[in-house]
Amino acid sequence: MTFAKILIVGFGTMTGAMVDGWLAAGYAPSRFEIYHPRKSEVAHGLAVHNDWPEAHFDAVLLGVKPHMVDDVAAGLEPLLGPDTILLSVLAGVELSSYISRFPRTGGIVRFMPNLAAALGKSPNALIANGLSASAKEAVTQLASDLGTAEWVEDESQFDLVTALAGSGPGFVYRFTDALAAGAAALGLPEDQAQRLAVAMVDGAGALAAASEFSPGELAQRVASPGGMTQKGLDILDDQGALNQLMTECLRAARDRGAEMAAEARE
Ligand SMILES: NC(=O)C1=CN([C@@H]2O[C@H](COP(=O)(O)OP(=O)(O)OC[C@H]3O[C@@H](n4cnc5c(N)ncnc54)[C@H](OP(=O)(O)O)[C@@H]3O)[C@@H](O)[C@H]2O)C=CC1
Ligand SMILES: O=C(O)[C@@H]1CCC=N1
Repeated sequence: MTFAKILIVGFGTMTGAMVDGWLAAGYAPSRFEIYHPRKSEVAHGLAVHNDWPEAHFDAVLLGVKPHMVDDVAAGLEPLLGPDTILLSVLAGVELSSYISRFPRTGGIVRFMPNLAAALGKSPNALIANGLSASAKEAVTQLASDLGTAEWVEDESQFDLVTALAGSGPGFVYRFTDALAAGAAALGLPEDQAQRLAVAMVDGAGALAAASEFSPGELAQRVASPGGMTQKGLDILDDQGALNQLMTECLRAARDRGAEMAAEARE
């Protein structure tokens, strides 16, 4: 099966990046329609409904903020019959929260991308309830067209996966910004520091993705014994400072997911 018609409820930063990615992958814009109670025009000239449509959609892509799920649930339920799949990018909100609100739907997928979906470079974490084998294949294709499809077996790990792969770009951007700020503090012009930091992260990420070596091994390959890099790594590694910081960063993000899940439970 393919999802020939997808209604997007919550066409914002994240689902906008997904549509950018799908259109770049060759999907026809006519596959996507938007529900928004107030907007009359959206990006790419996609069709917009200000009232809940009555037509059939193969899938509904939900992309509102997690605390807004009940703002749209009543209007959405009639659309989610047995021939329609719900795809949700909402952080935290669990499958059971959708099952209770949309009991008739043909399947529910938590689909966790990141903003690099716009470039076809998002890792996409997936977990589902009630999907047929052919629908699962179609969802895998949708995800693969935005980067990679990563099915997660255990929903208790989904918030951690979200923290790593969904929030992750935010952490990388903060790290990149801190590198540039550090170089500026040490005397480099700010704009030059930022250009160099961004280009460096771009190349380092591409190399890590293409390399046979793990990131840990690559760090060692950069660091000549007794050279400059090792001196810098010694600061990051002192008493496991960076590892500890990253663990706490992911723990805090993951635990916020659990709080949002609790807020969405009925
Ligand atoms: N940003 C990211 O990197 C990621 C976000 N997510 C998830 O994506 C979801 C959206 O986040 P994000 O895209 O950043 O937020 P945005 O605020 O950009 O997107 C939410 C969209 O929903 C629209 N909206 C609000 N109310 C309604 C309504 N009643 N009916 C239809 N549409 C409505 C908003 O329109 P308006 O502006 O007019 O209010 C807005 O366009 C969240 O649940 C988040 O957890 C997941 C992974 C990564
Ligand atoms: O910050 C958030 O809650 C969402 C989840 C992943 C990225 N943004």
